[in-house]
Amino acid sequence: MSCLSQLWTHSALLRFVHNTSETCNTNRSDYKIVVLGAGGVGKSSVTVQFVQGVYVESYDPTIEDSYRKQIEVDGRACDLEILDTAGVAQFTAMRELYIKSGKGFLLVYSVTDANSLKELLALREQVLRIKDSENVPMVLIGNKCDLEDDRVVSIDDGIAVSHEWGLVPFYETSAMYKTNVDEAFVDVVRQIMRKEAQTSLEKKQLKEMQKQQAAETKPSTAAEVPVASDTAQARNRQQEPLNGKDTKSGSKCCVIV
Ligand SMILES: Nc1nc2c(ncn2[C@@H]2O[C@H](COP(=O)(O)OP(=O)(O)OP(=O)(O)O)[C@@H](O)[C@H]2O)c(=O)[nH]1
Repeated sequence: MSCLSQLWTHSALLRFVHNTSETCNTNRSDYKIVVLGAGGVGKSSVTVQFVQGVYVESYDPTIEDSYRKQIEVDGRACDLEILDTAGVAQFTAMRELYIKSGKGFLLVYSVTDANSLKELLALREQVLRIKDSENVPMVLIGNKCDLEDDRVVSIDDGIAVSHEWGLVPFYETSAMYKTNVDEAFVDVVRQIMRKEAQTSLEKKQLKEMQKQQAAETKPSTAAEVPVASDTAQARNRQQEPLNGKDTKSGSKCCVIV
């Protein structure tokens, strides 16, 4: 890799890794999306088609490029930051870093290249390992679906992988004709939104539970030990959740799926 290439790689990556939502307009939400896949499957073409609405005919192996785009999803303004990554092995040293920073992932293979789908299996494992979660916003993309004569991966093959991955949303796309390109990006943004809403709800519930627990442990201090009749009431109070009568506290323990 030339010095100039390395410099460009690092500047795109550093922008992606270090830009945080705190630096953005607070009315907007920041979404870091990483496009992953083998070399030549069309990651740059899909990304550039989504961001700029143009199709790139020439093939110039990507080192790492980052793009910004503002879109509205379900009435909410979103600042997307998209990292188009290198498919070629020699450029993948920084992968761990950007996977850590990414909130959503597009895993792209080409329907004309069976190996590119196989390569995604290891890539997905790497994403789940680095994110330390099975619940990572992600879509599976089978690109170049316009090349029907060269197709070696069927729609059913793609569907089977989506099932194996726990029903990860699956799109066949054509960067050339902009088929399903916007849909795939919007899907991953929606997944990020849902995950963030779920995380903030869980945080809120945890806070409420901690507040409640603190309030419940408070009477045990010497000055506040309840008198006889109060002790019975306190005992009843403690038993109520076990009997399932305290619906208020029970609701705070609900599990969000
Ligand atoms: N027919 C057709 N060709 C495509 C499509 N998407 C990409 N290509 C072509 O495939 C070649 C590779 O596309 P790129 O977008 O550069 O692939 P990439 O995955 O970014 O490649 P790396 O940068 O090496 O990782 C280019 O010549 C594109 O014009 C598509 O949907 N249909």
